[in-house]
Amino acid sequence: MTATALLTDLYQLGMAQGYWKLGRADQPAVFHLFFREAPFGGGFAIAAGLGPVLDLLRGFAFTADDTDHLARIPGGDGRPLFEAAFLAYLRDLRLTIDLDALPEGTACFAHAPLLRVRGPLLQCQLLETALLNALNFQTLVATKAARVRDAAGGDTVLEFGLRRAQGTDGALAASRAAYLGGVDATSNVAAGKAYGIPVKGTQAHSWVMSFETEREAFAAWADTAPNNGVFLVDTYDSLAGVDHAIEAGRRLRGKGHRLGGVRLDSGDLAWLSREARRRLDAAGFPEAQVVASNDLDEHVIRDLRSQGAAIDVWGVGTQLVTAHDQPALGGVYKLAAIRDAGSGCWIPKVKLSETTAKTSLPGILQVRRYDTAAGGRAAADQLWSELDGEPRTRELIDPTDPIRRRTIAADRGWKDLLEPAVRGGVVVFPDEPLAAARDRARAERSRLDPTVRRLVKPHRYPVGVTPEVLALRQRLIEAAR
Ligand SMILES: Nc1ncnc2c1ncn2[C@@H]1O[C@H](COP(=O)(O)OP(=O)(O)OP(=O)(O)O)[C@@H](O)[C@H]1O
Ligand SMILES: O=P(O)(O)OC[C@H]1O[C@H](OP(=O)(O)OP(=O)(O)O)[C@H](O)[C@@H]1O
Ligand SMILES: O=C(O)c1cccnc1
Repeated sequence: MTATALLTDLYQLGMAQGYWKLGRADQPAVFHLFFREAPFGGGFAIAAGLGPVLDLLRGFAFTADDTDHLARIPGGDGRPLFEAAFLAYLRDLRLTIDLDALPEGTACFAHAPLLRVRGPLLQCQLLETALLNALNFQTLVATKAARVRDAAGGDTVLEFGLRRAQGTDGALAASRAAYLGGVDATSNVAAGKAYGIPVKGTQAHSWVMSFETEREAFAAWADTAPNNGVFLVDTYDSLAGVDHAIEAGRRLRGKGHRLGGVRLDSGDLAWLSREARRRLDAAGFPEAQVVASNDLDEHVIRDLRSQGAAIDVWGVGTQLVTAHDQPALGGVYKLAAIRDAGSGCWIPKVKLSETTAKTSLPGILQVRRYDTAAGGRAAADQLWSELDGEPRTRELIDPTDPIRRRTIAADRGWKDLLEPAVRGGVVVFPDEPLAAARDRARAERSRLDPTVRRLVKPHRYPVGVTPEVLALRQRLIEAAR
């Protein structure tokens, strides 16, 4: 389904009507979108979702059909929830917000905003749900793919998830994010067309089973698909299958084609891949690849590689596209400042939580990333508020544990990461192909210390606020209590 202005939770429209009735629709506000914990027990995430967000914003409008639909929604007493004059206002509404965002593929960490929306309160509110929907899932799957990519080293990774993805939208969105995060190709042909992702495929058990024997099936494949010579060998007996694939490889070679390889889809992939490799090499097919699939994820891939598996290509489906071990990223969207209509001053806001650590950060935040001494890597992120002006110090304080603080040396380079994406409702972020975001993700991963990229119990990348933001949050917490 293509995104529409109705892609929101009803309560957002309820609040929007309230702001409109109170004359507060255009009151300037700032919201931050961030998560509190990196997914999969990892140390980082790969920001993704800006592309779909910009597509949504470009076409954002309530059609007559949309407002007719809203007019029919009843409130608690059966009468319409929305007033006709409010619906007429929605019909004429054109976005005027400013959006600053991490470009897709940027490495990101807990508490640092991935998006900052600034503009009329009503518009910021209406967009909340769709922004979270896009950023949470895209960032989640891009991060999973980045972990799979890391585990697979320089090997090829194919995404095979379509059949077990969460519906059509989930599958397309997952293929997009998986490619951004680092897989090399997808089996999903529609995603290939929609996003310009390379598509690849081997063959299924049904092909082999539809013939009397595996030998016949492979010979027929060699004859009918000579330029796609990968053979699924585990329908009956994986190693006999490898021998049959070698026979088919000779048939291919005889006709001027080559044996692409074999695919293993069950059994002990470490042992079988080594034995398949030995047989392929001994038969004179050193260039033939060993493809493996079967419920793979980053942990199994890492484990198999550490066992010396001779696998060149990893087919990863279900675990990747469903983000199986963590099906949602808990990204949130919090009001961080609102402009007082009387004084014209910005009033910073916090949402209290049971712990200070979970209390949101006030201000108009920007993310400043400092380099390591050698300059090649990311050292730490400082969250500073534009309400305070440029940061006066390079001190950063962990917002979840203010005892933890550090000061970045004066000679380190830095970059502010939130970039202008929309100004006055108009998209200003340059159009980029998905492959460009994928290249960025690769470069960003290589800028992270390997200890931060570790799959399990990673080193904590330092993210801290300025002393000004910390003090402001403390004052607001005390005032609220
Ligand atoms: N050497 C290995 N080390 C660690 N994990 C492995 C190894 N070999 C295979 N695996 C993984 O172990 C799991 C085995 O799953 P399962 O028991 O369902 O497979 P199978 O019985 O071999 O095949 P199937 O049931 O699909 O016919 C898969 O996730 C697979 O990727
Ligand atoms: O395990 P995943 O990571 O999700 O990878 C995709 C799986 O989908 C296919 O199996 P399926 O049994 O659906 O069909 P097949 O007969 O083609 O193997 C394929 O053989 C993989 O095992
Ligand atoms: O091409 C393949 O091998 C493939 C495609 C989808 C799912 N499993 C395998």
